[in-house]
Amino acid sequence: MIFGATGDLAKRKLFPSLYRLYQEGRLSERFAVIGVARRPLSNEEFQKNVKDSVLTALGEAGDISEFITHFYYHSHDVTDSSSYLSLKEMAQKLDTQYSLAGNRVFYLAMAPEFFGTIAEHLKMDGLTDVHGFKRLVIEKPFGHDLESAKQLNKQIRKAFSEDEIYRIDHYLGKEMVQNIEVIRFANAIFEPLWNNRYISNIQVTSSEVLGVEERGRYYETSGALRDMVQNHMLQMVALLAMEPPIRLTTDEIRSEKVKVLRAMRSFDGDMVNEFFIRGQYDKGVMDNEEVPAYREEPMVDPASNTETFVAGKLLIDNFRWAGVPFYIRTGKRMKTKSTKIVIQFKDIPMNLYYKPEQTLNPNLLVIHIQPEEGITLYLNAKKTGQHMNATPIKLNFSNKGVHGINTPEAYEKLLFDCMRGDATNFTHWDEVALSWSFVDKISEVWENTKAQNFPNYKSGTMGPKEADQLLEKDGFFWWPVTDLDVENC
Ligand SMILES: NC(=O)C1=CN([C@@H]2O[C@H](COP(=O)(O)OP(=O)(O)OC[C@H]3O[C@@H](n4cnc5c(N)ncnc54)[C@H](OP(=O)(O)O)[C@@H]3O)[C@@H](O)[C@H]2O)C=CC1
Ligand SMILES: O=C1O[C@H](COP(=O)(O)O)[C@@H](O)[C@H](O)[C@H]1O
Repeated sequence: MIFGATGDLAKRKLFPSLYRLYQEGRLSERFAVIGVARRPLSNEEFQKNVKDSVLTALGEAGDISEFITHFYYHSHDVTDSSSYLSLKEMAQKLDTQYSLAGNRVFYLAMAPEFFGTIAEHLKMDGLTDVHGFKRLVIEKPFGHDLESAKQLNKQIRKAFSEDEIYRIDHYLGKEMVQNIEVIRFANAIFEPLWNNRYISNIQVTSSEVLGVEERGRYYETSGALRDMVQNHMLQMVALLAMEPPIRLTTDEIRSEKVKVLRAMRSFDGDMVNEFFIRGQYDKGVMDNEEVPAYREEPMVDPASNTETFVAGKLLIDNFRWAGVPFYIRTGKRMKTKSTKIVIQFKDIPMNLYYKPEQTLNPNLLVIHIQPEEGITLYLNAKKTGQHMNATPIKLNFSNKGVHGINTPEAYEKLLFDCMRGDATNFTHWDEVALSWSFVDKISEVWENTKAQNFPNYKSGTMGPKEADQLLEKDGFFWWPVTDLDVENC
């Protein structure tokens, strides 16, 4: 059941992902999807919407006519308790028709204020009384702060146990985010160096070109800290910093990530602005077109104090990472759309091959999350010629180049994992709670002090200058995320 089946997420991500799974034979013929939303639609109209969304997203027809016959529509206001009973009858009928053995996945692709109500009704009205499995997939944001997240968790836990709850963080479905573990734990050359003896700093950037678009109302209550840092950025840091799990099971991996989040030093009061930089985009020119400032966007307060950019320095207080800064930055209306992780290794103790006045090029391991997917290792090698000079070289692996096909969309992987009952790439409550308690201390300071310098970065740039100074203070700089060319840095 998809709650919010006429919405943007269902249209752009969920239907195309289900279709891909169907095409690949990962969804057998024994499935049915009930779309739930308020507007009145017949099954046929709904099936046409599904078809259009698949064609728009994937641009292909294939055997789509058979696929869409599995889709049914139920017009229902989720706040109206009386209509859950007819939804239950519909589900029971389809269960028999498709021999579903009572297995049910409830996907809440709706505004978060409805999450708790829906979960309660699913239990109260008997939709969760099934012979097979019942799973709840829940979209972000999971709460607005620790307190509201606790409330929400309490509500949904009345109907679903922790291992039946699949909290989506779509970054965990990205191919190269999933690859972090493999790169680290399947290579003898990295894991022995993966600590404060050999790594000088780690940089995680997720920059976006788009502004807030039509999401001003939501974003005003969120900002980049809640929208990106609390979830995606901290999840990437946890994967980079965790200890090798003793087994590759959901519980073991999650437990290692939790330990990282527990070891993260928390900042409050004056420390917040020392370790975290906030920004808000001003108007600018992008792709030869004028774009408005954040404060001029629809549904945004003209004097808004909401941050559209965050840079921060994280410290993980454990034996492995003591003294190694993890720098993160994310923002809207930046120069380029890119998510990259740069692991900068410490300099070698003595440089035999450079003239003393020449800059030493550190070894870097770059994990390209998106738009390109791959890894690059920057080394120094002999410059061709008579002299013993060193020059930087790159060893490149591109996912596209090797596999020659588009990697699966994050939602496709996550839907498949949920159907198989694998919750590894979903966030456990403990991770959510720890992330909120870290972020809450920062938002408390930022919400109580108006940023005097907003807007403080032009659209189309890499954020405010203070974000550069954050690293300069430590003797580092942000490695560029566009063309990471060591020679030109
Ligand atoms: N869109 C995206 O790319 C992303 C979205 N998300 C999350 O996914 C969720 C959904 O987002 P999105 O699809 O963009 O939202 P939309 O506003 O596009 O869709 C909301 C859906 O909810 C339905 N709806 C609203 N009120 C009710 C109600 N009272 N009863 C029944 N149905 C109702 C709407 O249909 P109708 O009006 O017909 O009732 C519509 O289908 C949110 O939690 C969002 O944060 C997360 C990451 C990315
Ligand atoms: O969760 C969110 O993520 C997107 C960025 O996702 P990406 O996969 O395109 O990197 C962001 O635009 C949005 O504001 C946020 O809610």
